[in-house]
Amino acid sequence: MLSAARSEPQSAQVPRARSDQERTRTDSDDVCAPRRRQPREESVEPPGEVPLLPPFCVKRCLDAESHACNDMAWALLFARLAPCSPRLSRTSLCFLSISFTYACYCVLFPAESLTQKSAVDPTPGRARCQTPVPRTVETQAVRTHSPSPALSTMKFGNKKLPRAIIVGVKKGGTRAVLEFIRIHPDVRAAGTETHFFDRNYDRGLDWYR
Ligand SMILES: Nc1ncnc2c1ncn2[C@@H]1O[C@H](COP(=O)(O)OS(=O)(=O)O)[C@@H](OP(=O)(O)O)[C@H]1O
Repeated sequence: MLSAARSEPQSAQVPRARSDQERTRTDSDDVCAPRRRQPREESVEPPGEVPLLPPFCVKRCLDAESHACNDMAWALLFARLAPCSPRLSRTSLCFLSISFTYACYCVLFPAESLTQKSAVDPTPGRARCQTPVPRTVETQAVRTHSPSPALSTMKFGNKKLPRAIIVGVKKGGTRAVLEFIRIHPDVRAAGTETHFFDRNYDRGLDWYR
């Protein structure tokens, strides 16, 4: 009785295993794919009902799964790297171009030559950039390098006789002429009309200076 009772479940398991094998053989290679697509069903099955697959099918399934895993890994790798590669290349190109530009700038314009040039350069623009320099010194430096020798001898702060006089009738536009001429940095004009020759001539040249 006991042997019969034991042999019965074995005989029941064998056909079930055979039916699974037949199923796997009839479906051939495609059996592995749907089983991978439905992993939850496999996990739900109790351990006693795991189908007994022949070794060649198990090997093929394992090979297919390993290939699928490899494919998925490569796909994930490319999916991660593909969007980033243009950014990386752009960033590296920007960094290289900036570095190259800075290197060229350092080679072409070394710091010592720049400092020497700025110390020697007497242009008005550079003189204006040097804020701590007093106004009188700055104007003297500009005047010593100006092409006009008559203006080079003139110094601001000292009262000098005028070198140019604007003469005109009343309402003749003399004020406009004066305003246009005084725009030049080498021209220093009187603030108001002096009227020396017609009203203040008796006060003398000391007053006129
Ligand atoms: N370029 C030009 N064209 C035409 N008109 C001009 C020009 N420049 C100055 N004006 C006019 O001249 C008037 C000022 O002249 P003056 O500067 O000689 O005036 S003043 O006599 O010194 O007070 C004054 O006119 P009014 O405004 O009628 O007084 C200015 O408008």
